[in-house]
Amino acid sequence: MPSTDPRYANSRVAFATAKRLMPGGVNSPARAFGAVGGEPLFIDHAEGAYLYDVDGNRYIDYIGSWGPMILGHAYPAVVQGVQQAVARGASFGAPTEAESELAQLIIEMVPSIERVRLVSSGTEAAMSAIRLARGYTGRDRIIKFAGNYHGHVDSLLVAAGSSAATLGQPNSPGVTAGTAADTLVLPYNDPAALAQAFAKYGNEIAAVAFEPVCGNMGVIVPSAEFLAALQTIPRTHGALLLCDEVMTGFRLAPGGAQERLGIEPDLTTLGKIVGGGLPVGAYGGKSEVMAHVLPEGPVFQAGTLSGNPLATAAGAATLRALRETNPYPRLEAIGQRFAEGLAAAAQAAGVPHVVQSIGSMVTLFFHKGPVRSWDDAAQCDTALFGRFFWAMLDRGVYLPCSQYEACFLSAAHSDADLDHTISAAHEALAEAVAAG
Ligand SMILES: Cc1ncc(COP(=O)(O)O)c(C=O)c1O
Ligand SMILES: N[C@H](C=O)CCC(=O)O
Repeated sequence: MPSTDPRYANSRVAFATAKRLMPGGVNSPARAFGAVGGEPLFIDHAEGAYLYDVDGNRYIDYIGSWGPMILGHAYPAVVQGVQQAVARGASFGAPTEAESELAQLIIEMVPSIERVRLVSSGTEAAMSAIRLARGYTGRDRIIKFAGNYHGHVDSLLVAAGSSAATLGQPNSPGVTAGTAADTLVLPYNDPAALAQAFAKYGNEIAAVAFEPVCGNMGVIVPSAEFLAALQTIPRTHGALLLCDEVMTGFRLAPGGAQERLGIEPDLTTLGKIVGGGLPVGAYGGKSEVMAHVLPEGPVFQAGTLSGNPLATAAGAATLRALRETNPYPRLEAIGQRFAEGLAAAAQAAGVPHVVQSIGSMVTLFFHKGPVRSWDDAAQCDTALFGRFFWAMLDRGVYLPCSQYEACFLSAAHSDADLDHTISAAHEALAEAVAAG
């Protein structure tokens, strides 16, 4: 934000305080606005499709807490579920029926999950699933794809997307060479590279972890050939297919990307929507594989707050509401309208661009052709993105603060919100181009 803009005065003060107390003033780098050249807004509260900052400004929100808020903020059934749960005690460290209720909903909704373990974040889900895959197969190596992000698990924080890519740290200091040595990084959407890796290391690979639709280098939908290779090659060599649905789960369909694209993974990780805005992650899959998790099997994984009553209440209320209200046809329609509106605005501004979207996940890339992999994404005009971001914020539209993220729409976005957003995009792009 401009350092003297009076509209953001309280956010500036709050950020100055936060920077003294926390590294970079934030608890996750994705929200620091570093890639768009400014300081973050501090949020006071949210309702429906809107965020309200500490200066009293209202924004149409296209982040939705980076995915979880598919129903909109402060959805009444979720608020009520959490209020009722906290009144009964915040945490017991003992089993509850609420955990089985959420597990049952997950198993009913996600096609490939026969049994599931609840954890507290997407990162924890990925870390646990990788350990399980290694324990189950007795192998060490894993495959991941450049620009995919699976949380900040050491072995997966290699060529990582999301804020790692945005802030130029795709390989973090602190990840030992030994840990990274067991991670093979391949280009996304490249079936030949997958075949070559298995030809060379086939009997050493425990799992292939992948985003079934990328959101963490912007939205990239995999090609049919790549999906077919993922579903055949690892299995032929006895490796597990680990589908990271932390972002896509319950968003692209009730059963996530795997339902929508016909993927049959061995293991799936979940996060975000499964917790309805509270900290929940989950990993699950075939019964035979899940039976290797302690205390049924030998692979260790635990958590003081795993299956926490408040978090499971928020998650179960969210999944129940998704089943009861079926927002998916509307999310499809508004996602398409949003994508077409952004494309028209970029066309009118005369900038090289491509809009890639699926359902309620959309990215406007400032790149002249299709973006299929990190090599393509890395060529985007990120400076133009930064100017566009601020020009949209000035018009009351809160986009993800990086070219390498997805915009998320929610069931709370109205037609009027979309009208405003699209006309703002026309003005903002003209301004961003003129300022370039
Ligand atoms: C695909 C994917 N996997 C894993 C994660 C990690 O989840 P969390 O941030 O809850 O640890 C994220 C998001 O951060 C994600 O988008
Ligand atoms: N892209 C990330 C998750 O999907 C953004 C959230 C975060 O890391 O804070």
